[in-house]
Amino acid sequence: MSYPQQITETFQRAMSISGSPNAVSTSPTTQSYLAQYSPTFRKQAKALKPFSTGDIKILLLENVNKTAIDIFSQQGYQVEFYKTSLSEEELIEKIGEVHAIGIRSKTRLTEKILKHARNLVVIGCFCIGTNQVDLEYAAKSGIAVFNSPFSNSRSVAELVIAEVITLSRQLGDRSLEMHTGTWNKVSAKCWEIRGKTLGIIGYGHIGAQLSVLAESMGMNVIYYDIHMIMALGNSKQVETLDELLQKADFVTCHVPETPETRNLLAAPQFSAMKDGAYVINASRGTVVDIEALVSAMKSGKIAGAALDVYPNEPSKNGEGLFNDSLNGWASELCSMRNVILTPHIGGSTEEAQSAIGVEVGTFLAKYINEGNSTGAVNFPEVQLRSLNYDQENSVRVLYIHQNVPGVLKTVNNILSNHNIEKQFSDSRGDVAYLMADISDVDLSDIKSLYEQLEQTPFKIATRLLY
Ligand SMILES: NC(=O)C1=CN([C@@H]2O[C@H](COP(=O)(O)OP(=O)(O)OC[C@H]3O[C@@H](n4cnc5c(N)ncnc54)[C@H](O)[C@@H]3O)[C@@H](O)[C@H]2O)C=CC1
Ligand SMILES: O=C(O)C(=O)COP(=O)(O)O
Repeated sequence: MSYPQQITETFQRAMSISGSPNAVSTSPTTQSYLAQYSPTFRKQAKALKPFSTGDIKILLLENVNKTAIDIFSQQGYQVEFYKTSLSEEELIEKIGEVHAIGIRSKTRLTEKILKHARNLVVIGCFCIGTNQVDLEYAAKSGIAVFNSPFSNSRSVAELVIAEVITLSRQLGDRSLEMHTGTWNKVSAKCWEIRGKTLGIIGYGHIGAQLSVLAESMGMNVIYYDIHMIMALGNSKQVETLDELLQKADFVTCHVPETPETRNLLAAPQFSAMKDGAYVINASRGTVVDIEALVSAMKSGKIAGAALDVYPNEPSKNGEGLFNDSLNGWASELCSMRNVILTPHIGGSTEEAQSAIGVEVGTFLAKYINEGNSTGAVNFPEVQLRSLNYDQENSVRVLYIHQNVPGVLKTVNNILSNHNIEKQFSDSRGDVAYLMADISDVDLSDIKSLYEQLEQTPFKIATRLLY
């Protein structure tokens, strides 16, 4: 059974109790009420106003796939959708209102922006990278972050394979020449890729997938990673980046954006490479020093390059990246031969985007509706089987707190007037998350239960689902 069905079923079950089983696709209300730590929700909790899924507001940016919108609409959430990213000012204005936000690689959710997120419960990165979000600040503010760890890996790997051949055969230049009416039949410095060495920096989901594809076309594969990773096929891990640079005909980057990967390939690394090597970057724009790359290509050291990512990417289609005031290297890079430039499309396939929409959409809905944080990238992963809605007077307690001694004693003391049916708690760094299903809770006790939990000194956020 796929996740979305499970979620829908949970809601159908909840709704059949409230007597409106067909309301799923129109305006579902659920038996669950949700008391939140945000001012708006806190007000609702104090008034014990029934919570409806229709109250959940979700802001989706950067053309997140329709599969996600369908999941959220099925839940009855209010979805505000934008094809583009938003400016910092616009984000600050909008983020205060919403309970969930969905972004891709462009939107930066910094501490400055997240400080205004008074209702935000969860962030969905509908992509692999999470470098655009201040993960630590989010966790300390009780905001869980989810991503899609591998739904677009294959798409990136296939793009890189295409680029290896395109660079090796100078296909970009030949095609451009033909478009401008020039027949230029050459074989000089055009090579087969069979028997050549592909050097992969970062042998994670994408690097490993790429390794298999490249070997199947007769390439030798070597890789460098900060961790020891099992070699697939006949590929070999090398001990140093330098060793990889000295041996590879093609060098391709598949590392995350971190302080250590900033300018991982810069002037010294280009000089260490073989004469006539090729460079590919479909990871993050900060990983390759483009100015140094331009110099290495001008000198003939590097025979070609394919770039999919850049330090300052435009927020919407139609905007120019290649503007010298924004990027000093822009016009020189554009005028170079055997350079393939793509607008961050590594993960942009129908297959990847629709799978990401389902995957991250489901993570978000499960977290909002059930508190299930399995798969979160910044948060303790906690899950309990579904709350038993058939059991009267059951409440699910979601309590995010500082990871300090004495919390369980205090919290269980508060819960001890009721029957604790099940409980699970975990921590990650400074943040811990406790989930408990309790029964024998009178509706009239809920407000006091919520307030007692809220008043504990280590509380970050409290939600009650019932
Ligand atoms: N162009 C595009 O559209 C896309 C770009 N990406 C980028 O690709 C990156 C890699 O993606 P995955 O393979 O899924 O990530 P992953 O997390 O599965 O693998 C990354 C690998 O890099 C290694 N690594 C980290 N720091 C390193 C360093 N300093 N030197 C050498 N190795 C290092 C890690 O140990 C890991 O094995 C993502 O973080 C994202 O930024 C991902 C998807 C699409
Ligand atoms: O998945 C990633 O990390 C990517 O870089 C793809 O980003 P995008 O969804 O195309 O903005």
